[in-house]
Amino acid sequence: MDERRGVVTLRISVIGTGYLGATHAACMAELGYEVIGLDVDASKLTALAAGILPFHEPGLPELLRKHVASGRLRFTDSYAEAAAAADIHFITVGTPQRADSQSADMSYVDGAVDSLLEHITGQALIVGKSTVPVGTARRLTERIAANALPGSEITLAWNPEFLREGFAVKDTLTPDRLVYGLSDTEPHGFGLRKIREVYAPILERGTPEIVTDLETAELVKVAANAFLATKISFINAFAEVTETVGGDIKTLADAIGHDSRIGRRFLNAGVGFGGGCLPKDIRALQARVSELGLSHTMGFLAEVDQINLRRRDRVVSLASSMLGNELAGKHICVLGVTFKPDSDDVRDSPALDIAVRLYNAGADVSVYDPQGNKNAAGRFPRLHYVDSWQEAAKDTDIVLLLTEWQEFRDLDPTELGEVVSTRALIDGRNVLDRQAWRVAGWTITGPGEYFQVVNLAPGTAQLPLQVSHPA
Ligand SMILES: NC(=O)C1=CN([C@@H]2O[C@H](COP(=O)(O)OP(=O)(O)OC[C@H]3O[C@@H](n4cnc5c(N)ncnc54)[C@H](O)[C@@H]3O)[C@@H](O)[C@H]2O)C=CC1
Ligand SMILES: O=C(O)[C@H]1O[C@H](OP(=O)(O)OP(=O)(O)OC[C@H]2O[C@@H](n3ccc(=O)[nH]c3=O)[C@H](O)[C@@H]2O)[C@H](O)[C@@H](O)[C@@H]1O
Repeated sequence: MDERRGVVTLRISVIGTGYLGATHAACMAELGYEVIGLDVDASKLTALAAGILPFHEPGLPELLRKHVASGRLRFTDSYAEAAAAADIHFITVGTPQRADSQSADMSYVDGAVDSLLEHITGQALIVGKSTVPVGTARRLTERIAANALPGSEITLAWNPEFLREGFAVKDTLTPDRLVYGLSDTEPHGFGLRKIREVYAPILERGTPEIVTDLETAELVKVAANAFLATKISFINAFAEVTETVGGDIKTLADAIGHDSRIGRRFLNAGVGFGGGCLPKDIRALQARVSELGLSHTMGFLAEVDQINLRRRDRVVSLASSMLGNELAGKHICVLGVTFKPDSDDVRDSPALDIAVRLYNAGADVSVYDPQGNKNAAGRFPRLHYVDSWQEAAKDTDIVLLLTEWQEFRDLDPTELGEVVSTRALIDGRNVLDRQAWRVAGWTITGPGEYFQVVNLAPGTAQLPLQVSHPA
């Protein structure tokens, strides 16, 4: 019995214990349930079972340790064990972009469901949380009907997840809303009853609940990410304009953001969005509508993607022009390689992409990230990864701040100036006070800023640079 709520403790499995699944499993244990996490990655399971989180997420290590120690949270690689230990199974496996197209690779979701079906013998609820193309849940419902073991009774629900890395625990335990799609939305239907039991402690706090059909639930998720991506590319498109005509992109964002219909959040111009979700989700959505003969509906997302990728080009060409149109042989300091602060995730990271492009152009690139060095080195070992900003910046010709970790926001221009060979900096996230850095002798620019290197003969120019503004 769960003494807190006086009901039988729910028994939950979480299939796929990556960023989303490990968070969800630990948070379900925090809500008081018996949780078993399952993965196919043995090293991940060994770490998790020992209470060690194999990635960086603030607040999650404490929760993991607490519930592994209490015995409420355990891990396995056995579908037989997960099926026996739980009757609510959350699917949180990856849906990455396929190597050969823009579509989502659905093999992990399909594989997880197939494996569960081999072992579920009684009544059970499978809850999809992975981000999937619309129509997936309907397809899986048919697959379940065809392949479930005789005597079993399986319901499928879709419950998209909206958590942000860096805030994963908070977003899971106090979400803005809960959305679930079911094929049968009867209040007394097994699926809705069970999922409401799971989320009861969150619903009791007044969290908005949206109960809908399977297709809407799938679409809500990709619509939310497409909207966020569009908002970022919208401001970055204006950054391209102010980069040419002058103007202040932050003031523009503040001014339009005061309109509550627009809102200021997600209007930070910079090196663009990355990560394991926004880029692949807008591409998968385009691929899906195209399959449905509706490619015209989401055509604008191709532009959103292009604007986003141009931000990376902009930083590379800016660095090149600041270095006298020559990258080969230059010493470049890159601060930040993760796709955002407070995460060690480097999937589709603009920062890592820029660092690699500079390296490929012949520059000597030193990289420091408070949490991301290991993952970045795993993907691209040839950059020079170091353990502090002092080491990364030593004797460099230019500094690129590409991920806005607090440590970099707090940098002192004089201290950094003593380490570098030239005081030139691209603030890719627009977080440093321009005036303070210029007073300390830095040439500094960033997204949305009109910046022109003047008095330079191509190929021969040396820093320091001068900034001219349009008349
Ligand atoms: N990372 C995030 O912040 C969020 C992710 N999502 C969605 O959640 C899904 C998972 O994303 P992440 O956790 O970031 O991916 P991830 O790559 O970190 O984790 C996926 C996990 O699934 C495991 N896996 C693969 N096949 C399996 C199988 N057959 N059985 C059991 N485990 C298996 C992998 O070993 C891996 O540990 C994606 O659809 C993503 O779009 C949604 C909201 C937030
Ligand atoms: O589906 C997902 O996985 C998740 O994707 C995003 O979350 P996340 O990828 O963790 O990160 P965000 O905070 O959304 O940032 C995404 C990217 O946009 C960039 N960004 C964000 C905001 C902004 O104003 N400007 C900007 O360039 C960030 O630097 C980062 O690279 C969504 O915000 C989550 O709601 C969603 O659940």
